[in-house]
Amino acid sequence: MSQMKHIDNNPSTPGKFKIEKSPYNRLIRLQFSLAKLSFWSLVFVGLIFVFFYRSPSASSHMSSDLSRRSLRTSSYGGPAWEKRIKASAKIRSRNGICVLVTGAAGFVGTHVSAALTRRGDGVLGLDNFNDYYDPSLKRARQELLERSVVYIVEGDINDVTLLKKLFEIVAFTHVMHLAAQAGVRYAMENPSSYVHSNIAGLVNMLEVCKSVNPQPSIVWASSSSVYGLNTKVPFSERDRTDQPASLYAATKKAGEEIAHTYNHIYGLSITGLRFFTVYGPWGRPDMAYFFFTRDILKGKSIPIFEAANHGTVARDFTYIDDIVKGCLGALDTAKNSTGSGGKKKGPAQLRVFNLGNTSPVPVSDLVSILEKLLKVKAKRLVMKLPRNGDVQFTHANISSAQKELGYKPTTDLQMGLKKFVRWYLSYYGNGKKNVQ
Ligand SMILES: O=C(O)[C@H]1O[C@H](OP(=O)(O)OP(=O)(O)OC[C@H]2O[C@@H](n3ccc(=O)[nH]c3=O)[C@H](O)[C@@H]2O)[C@H](O)[C@@H](O)[C@@H]1O
Repeated sequence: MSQMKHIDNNPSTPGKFKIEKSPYNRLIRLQFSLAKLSFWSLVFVGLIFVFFYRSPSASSHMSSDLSRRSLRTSSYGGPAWEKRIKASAKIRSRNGICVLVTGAAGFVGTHVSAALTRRGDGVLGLDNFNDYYDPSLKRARQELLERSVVYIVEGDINDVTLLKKLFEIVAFTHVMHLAAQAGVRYAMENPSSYVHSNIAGLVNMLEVCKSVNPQPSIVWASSSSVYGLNTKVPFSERDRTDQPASLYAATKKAGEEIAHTYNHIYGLSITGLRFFTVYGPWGRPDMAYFFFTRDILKGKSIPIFEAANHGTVARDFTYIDDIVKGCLGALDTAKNSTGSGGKKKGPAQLRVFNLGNTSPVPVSDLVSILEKLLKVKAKRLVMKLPRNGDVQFTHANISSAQKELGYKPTTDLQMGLKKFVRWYLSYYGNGKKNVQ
């Protein structure tokens, strides 16, 4: 509007005005100029609107099609909002910790948040509720957490203004960073979403953590996929991780190197956890055990991968409750960061641990267990392992996590799937309800 007023009063091309002879021509030229200016003003306003609408925040200039998948732009602020945050983050036990859990509406995030709040720790969630998989499942997890007074702020880890604001409201002692673009095969479809969340998002989060005072200790989710084409089994933390087989794995490996940098320069205490194919109730519908269950119940065929020469494809499937214990063990043994206000004062802790079950199971055996539990015969479609990022097997050496975190997995695949199937049937019914 003010721009329009300015244009009305002061023609932008006064020189041209002077040489006009006829008042009629002058009027036509004036109208034409005004129309042109109005048009470009509209285009400008439109562009600004599109930019703000697509960005996670006005301050974050990340342009990526990831924000397209975030269902709402984050809305936050105000005394009621801050009160809710403080209530959620309030420590309710002696020696409790105060944790910001990113990706709190995700599978692992929900379980970790619930476990922390159960023991009286202060927990605040952060999640962008993107639609990589059915967001209604994320909303149901959110409802579950809200019943235990855990509030999930709706926003993106790339929104630095929001992250800073959260640290202004609460002095988090720890960050459990689980927000990420997961999935090995989807990386070929939407590579930029992996860069956006697993690289840019991680860096933004670490930038904020290094500059606040006191700095929190950070525990974050890496992945078994960093072992890539490594053939030495079981995978030990000391084994090579420089041959990732997928972009997903490469971004997680990059995350581990980025963690090293922030630890080295700023004194941030950082622990990376390499999760091995985590499964269980409230799991991720993009994972094989989950959609196999859905498709077996629907009578649809399921693709079972095998390696060259009928080689077995196997995973060290790890039950969610065991993973949660590993996460809590990592938080509880994390030492304080040593820096303050962006300056390192001394060396800080930097760790990485395998969290697996340490007993790999062939995918065909997983299907047999599901068949028994569901009492339905699967339509098996055996096919060659596609060249899309999958590796043939994973197997964790967990001695380091056992020693340092007291990590000891206790649930085998049979028992864990039983619990998953029980949850699945209670949540979705026997397959008639539409599962996305
Ligand atoms: O351990 C990890 O770090 C990773 O575990 C899983 O990745 P993945 O093990 O590939 O899990 P699924 O996609 O559920 O696949 C499980 C097994 O089923 C096989 N599979 C998958 C899909 C399919 O259609 N058929 C099939 O046989 C895969 O080859 C794999 O051996 C997660 O999806 C990743 O986010 C996680 O980081």
